Amino acid sequence: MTPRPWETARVLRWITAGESHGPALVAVLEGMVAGVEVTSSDIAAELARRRLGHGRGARMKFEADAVEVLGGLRHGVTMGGPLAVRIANTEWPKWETVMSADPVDAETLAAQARNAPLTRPRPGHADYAGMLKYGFDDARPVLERASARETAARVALGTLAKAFLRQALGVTVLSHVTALGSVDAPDGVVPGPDDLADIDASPVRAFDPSATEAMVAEVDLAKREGDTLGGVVEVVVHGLPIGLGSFVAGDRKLDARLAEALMGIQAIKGVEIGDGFATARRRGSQAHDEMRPGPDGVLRSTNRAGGIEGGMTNGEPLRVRAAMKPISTVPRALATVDMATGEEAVAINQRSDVCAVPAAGVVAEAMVALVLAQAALEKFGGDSVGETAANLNGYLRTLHTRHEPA
Ligand SMILES: Cc1cc2nc3c(=O)[nH]c(=O)nc-3n(C[C@H](O)[C@H](O)[C@H](O)COP(=O)(O)O)c2cc1C
Ligand SMILES: C=C(O[C@@H]1CC(C(=O)O)=C[C@@H](OP(=O)(O)O)[C@H]1O)C(=O)O
Repeated sequence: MTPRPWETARVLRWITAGESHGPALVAVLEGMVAGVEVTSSDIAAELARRRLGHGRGARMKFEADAVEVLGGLRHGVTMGGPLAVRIANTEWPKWETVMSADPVDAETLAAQARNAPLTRPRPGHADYAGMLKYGFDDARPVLERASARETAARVALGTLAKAFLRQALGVTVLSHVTALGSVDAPDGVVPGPDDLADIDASPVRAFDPSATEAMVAEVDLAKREGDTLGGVVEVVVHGLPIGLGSFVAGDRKLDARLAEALMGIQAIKGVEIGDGFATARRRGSQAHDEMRPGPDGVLRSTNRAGGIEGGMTNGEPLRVRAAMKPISTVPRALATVDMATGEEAVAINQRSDVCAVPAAGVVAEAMVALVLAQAALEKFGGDSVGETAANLNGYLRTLHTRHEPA
């Protein structure tokens, strides 16, 4: 995350580079402790989860995410240095000319239809504003980087963050689809830490089998009608200690940081913490999570707040939702303006996803895991998994004494 001028750099930082049809994506994670056990196969498994989902386009079927760890890992254990990952685009051979880093002569360019400038911006995509802002006559350089292909790089780094959270803090991160198009999953059903395999087994990554059926039908109908769909994903995190994030400044609030990270995912247009917008319609007596004493601390019978109060984790499971708009490359192409002629036209309309909500859930898990790993390292520090875990345990002991009888 880019630090503001008045901030010190975050202890955990990440960056990605690469285009949708370039040779590869690369990603760097800096600030991860030593001793996190993770392998290239673990990263590949998370990348495979991102490709799941009924309604994804043709590219998902024939492209494989070829992952290579370039630094930071030895014998399956992080060493404390920057982690660098390369994910090759297996599409590259077809795009070598279009996306060549070096100049290509006009004759070679003219020989391939793929090189023709894209001048009909898609309403809803980055094409139009990107062409104007960066001074391009062709939307190609805009859509190449705007494309959610980039989310593969984030998911690769999220694998590291999740492994750290699990191994140092005993925290699990999962997601499920709570709405797809007009179909809502049953309200108030929150998956437990062991439910991820069942969710991933659903073709739309929904927890409820009847919701799965209705969502699959919704995708099939949209596809038949040449249309696209959005939806809502919920990330649920179990096992978080009380006190990640802070109330002392807006940009240290964990809810603010999660919202920024989730809004940064392509096509995410809304973020809710806990019951979010529904809470706004309730009375105070029905909106909060009342507290009572328990043997090991305070107990709550509800979790409407989604595990965050005052910008800090409060010991309840974290629940954060992200709303994804429908894919903007609509097969039944939308009206636009041809930027080359100024005339009415129909928008670029190549192969595309009908719906990528299930995949967006996996990306959202990665972003939430990165933010939580960052917040955990700020609170507990350490240079190794063991040191972070020991610092956490010391803190938990001090919390425990607060509940001992005086
Ligand atoms: C996993 C995933 C897959 C996506 N696939 C497509 C796609 O196939 N076609 C498309 O037009 N947009 C797709 N998008 C959305 C665009 O990348 C996004 O709408 C675009 O970059 C403009 O950014 P904005 O929607 O955040 O304003 C996808 C997004 C995600 C998260
Ligand atoms: C490649 C991925 O998603 C892509 C995201 C995307 C977009 O506009 O965001 C457009 C499509 O790419 P293409 O134009 O090559 O068909 C998707 O396939 C991926 O997620 O790995």
